[in-house]
Amino acid sequence: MPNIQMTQDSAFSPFVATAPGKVIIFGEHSAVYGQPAIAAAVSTLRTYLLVVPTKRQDTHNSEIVELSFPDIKFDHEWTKEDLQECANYASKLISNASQTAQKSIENMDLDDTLAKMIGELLHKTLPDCTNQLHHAAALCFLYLYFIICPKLTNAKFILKSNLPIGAGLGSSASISVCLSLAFMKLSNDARFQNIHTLNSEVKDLVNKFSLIGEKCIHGTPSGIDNAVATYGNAVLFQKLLDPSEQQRAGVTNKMEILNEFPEIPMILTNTKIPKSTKTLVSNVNILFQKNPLIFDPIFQAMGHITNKGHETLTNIYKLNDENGNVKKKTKLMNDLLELVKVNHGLLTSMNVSHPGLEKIVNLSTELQVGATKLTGAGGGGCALTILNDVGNETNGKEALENMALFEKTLIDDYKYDIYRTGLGGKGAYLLPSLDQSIIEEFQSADGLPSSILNYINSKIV
Ligand SMILES: Nc1ncnc2c1ncn2[C@@H]1O[C@H](COP(=O)(O)OP(=O)(O)OP(=O)(O)O)[C@@H](O)[C@H]1O
Ligand SMILES: C[C@@](O)(CCO)CC(=O)[O-]
Ligand SMILES: [Mg+2]
Repeated sequence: MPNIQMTQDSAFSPFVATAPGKVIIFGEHSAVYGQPAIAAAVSTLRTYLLVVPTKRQDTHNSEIVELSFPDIKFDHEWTKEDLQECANYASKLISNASQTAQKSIENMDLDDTLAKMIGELLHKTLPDCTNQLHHAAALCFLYLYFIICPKLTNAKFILKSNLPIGAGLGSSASISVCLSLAFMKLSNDARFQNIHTLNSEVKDLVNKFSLIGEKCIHGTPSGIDNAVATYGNAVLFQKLLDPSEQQRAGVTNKMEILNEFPEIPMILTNTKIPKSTKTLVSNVNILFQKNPLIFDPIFQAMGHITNKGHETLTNIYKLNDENGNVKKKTKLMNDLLELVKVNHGLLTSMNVSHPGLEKIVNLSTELQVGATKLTGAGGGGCALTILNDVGNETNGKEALENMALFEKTLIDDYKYDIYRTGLGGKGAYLLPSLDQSIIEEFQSADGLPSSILNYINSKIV
């Protein structure tokens, strides 16, 4: 580790970039194969990235870039010399991209040579790094750094999240969005000058860069997680696989913000069983390559579930809006629960469930509290239980008791964590100025104390 001294004055003011996690309601995995999927932001579970000028150099007078990712116990700093070779290559890549039909780097696919060079840089500067969490996070950080502002030094990036990591709630997408936003703010590129307004043009750029970050972590993401972390709310999303269709539409995916999205009673349960989205997505691909005639119809069926789910959710919203009749609402909720069950069954057929997730599915069926499906990549992580319409005429005291028993069993017997949270809300956000006391507390506190969360969240408008 270099011996660090203090030197010149800061070049920018500290700021925070933040982005939410997400819940996939219908269509994980099939989304990768071009089927429509529905997801919503969980704006209470977010990642926060504080960026401060470091004013430091190492003993050889080299400027540095520092990363502090305490959630995964990972700190590192690179000198300008460490980064030089990749930075030179990336600068050429950026300039070449501007001369292609795609016009700029965020429209290009992951560059294998740059990814390989970063792999070598990590091998050289972190020779003992066998931790997959560290490796994926460092690759995402450095790749976005090189393609957005490869000349930047003297900056420290402190990232903290109240999202469970690797649990299906889109932690990787939320960090990719925060990093993209931060590097765009620090870049001199004229295209990012309006970054504070976070208008739709800026968000489109953040969405594209964060998809590249997701590729560093996942391999072949559909783009749904980073889209929700960027735009917030609830979205109907479809990756366009056919290049000619992409060209016709002028985009690589179709996305509709769902303004008619109802509040649905639900519980998120984190089994805390670790999993890796990259591995699960690649295992599904192995099944698909082996038996496309079996798995393609399964993906298509999931696409139909999404469309039917969209229609049902919209009808529930309309009924709520009209203070509509209870019988109709109960029928629509039952339709929704049926779709949740089928979706989970199809995901199980792709071998992405886990006995720990099946326990939640079985318990919710046994106690008749609602329907459960895994959410995100599965293999552990989180389940989403959409609850029966408690409070309507068919649900009395027994239903409430069963609900209480459901939660108690999950927490006390299975030792799972549960989240009762609303869906939708604010996507990516940038706080350009912060009180000095918050900057200091953010850096020194363990985790994210409520004083910091209250301060930052009160400024997200
Ligand atoms: N708070 C964090 N600090 C550092 N790295 C993080 C953090 N959150 C996520 N990551 C990175 O993201 C990776 C987890 O991404 P992964 O896609 O496997 O899970 P997820 O995004 O939580 O779930 P899903 O993709 O199913 O929604 C970790 O290995 C780590 O590299
Ligand atoms: C499993 C997956 O469908 C969702 C992960 O949250 C992968 C993706 O769409 O990128
Ligand atoms: Mg992820």
